[in-house]
Amino acid sequence: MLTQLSIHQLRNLQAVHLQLGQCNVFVGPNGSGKTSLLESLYLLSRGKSFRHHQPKRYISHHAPHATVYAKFDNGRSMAIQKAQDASSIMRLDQQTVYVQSALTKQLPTLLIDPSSMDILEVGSGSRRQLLDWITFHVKPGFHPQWLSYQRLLKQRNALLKQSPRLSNYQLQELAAWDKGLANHAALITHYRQQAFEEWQPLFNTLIQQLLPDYAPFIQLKFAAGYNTEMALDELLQQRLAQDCQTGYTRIGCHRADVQVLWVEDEAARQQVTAQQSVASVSEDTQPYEVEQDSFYDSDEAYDSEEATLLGNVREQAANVLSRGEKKLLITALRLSQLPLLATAKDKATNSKASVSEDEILPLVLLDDITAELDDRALTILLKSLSQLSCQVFITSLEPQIMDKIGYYWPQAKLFHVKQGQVAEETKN
Ligand SMILES: Nc1ncnc2c1ncn2[C@@H]1O[C@H](COP(=O)(O)OP(=O)(O)OP(=O)(O)O)[C@@H](O)[C@H]1O
Repeated sequence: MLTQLSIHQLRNLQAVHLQLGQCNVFVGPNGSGKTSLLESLYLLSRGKSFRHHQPKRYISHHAPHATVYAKFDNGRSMAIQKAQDASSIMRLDQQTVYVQSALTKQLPTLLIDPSSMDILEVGSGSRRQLLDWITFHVKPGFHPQWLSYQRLLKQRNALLKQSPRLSNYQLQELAAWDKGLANHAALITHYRQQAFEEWQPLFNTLIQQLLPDYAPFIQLKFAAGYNTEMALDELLQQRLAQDCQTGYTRIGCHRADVQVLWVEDEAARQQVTAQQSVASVSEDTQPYEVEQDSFYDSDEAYDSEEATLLGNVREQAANVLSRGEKKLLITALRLSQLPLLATAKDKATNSKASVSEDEILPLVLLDDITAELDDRALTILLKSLSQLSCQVFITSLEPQIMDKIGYYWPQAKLFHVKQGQVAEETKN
């Protein structure tokens, strides 16, 4: 668990030092710096802000860099310093590390904020990232495959963009890359499918708690991004002429999705379940921007809506639910991944003699917790969250929120935030 957090020069947080508990609540008026506190933890875990990708937006005005340092109760520590030019210095236990994934692995962080609505409402990018986030954490073989696939895809797209007509030499080069893409895609799909199958029952359980009236109608469906009954290189060769015209690769596992469907009758439900192993192909009208090192936090959200409609029995759940219900659905999507992290750590502990990192709890960041939720929904959310093994950070405009939170976390810490200053309320 994180016990200390220091933040320097991030937005209006000039110098903040906090002693943390398992549940931490930040209250204060608009613009006081509450979201920036969550942003600092997200930056440490993922190397990027969830609000702006350009560091100059979140580094305090006129400051050269923003720094976040955190210490854990098992003595470990991590730190990140982000400069105006987007370069980073990262440390894990005082040792410099050179890839963000080293910190991400140690500190899984889930964010639920008002803008999370995008998961249901825009294209497949953010849902794919949701699946990739958990696959990254529970299937160690996934990340290297994903990096290699991204590299090849970038090369392929660069070649396609170069010219609509390729020379023989270029065609041979492309065929070799397509073979490589197909090999990586098969493994990526395998890891994603496995992670999805482990995640789905946990989602089903949590959605029953959070949205009991709608749970029977909501169903997740994994789509690989291409027809997995064929090898990807064969499909790519078949579509080469069109890819040359459009200048990018339109199918592949960079187009995978987790559709959140509304299924009203049993026949349709069985059909969705039966189709799960045969992933659907999603044709896209927009180019895919190759994600660099961080699928767990990319900007990508340009896909066209990929609803699969079957009369009126199957459609995107987002079209049916209210905003508050959508927030609960998104919460279920994210929180249901947490037990998988605990299982993955147990496996790691059994296979290695002593692993001190198993004491690190995943972080759940809940920004503006009361937004969109009525009293009943808020109570269900807090109750479900308190049953999960995680460290919680909550922001709210209203100090009265502590009455509810204190019921589930009697030791919860309350921090008052005012113009970038953060003060812990001490109990008498
Ligand atoms: N680069 C920056 N340097 C300094 N201050 C900044 C920078 N960017 C934003 N700010 C300011 O930092 C403050 C903190 O904003 P933040 O979004 O964290 O507040 P908040 O308490 O979450 O507000 P709300 O309740 O309205 O969501 C705002 O007043 C904002 O104007």
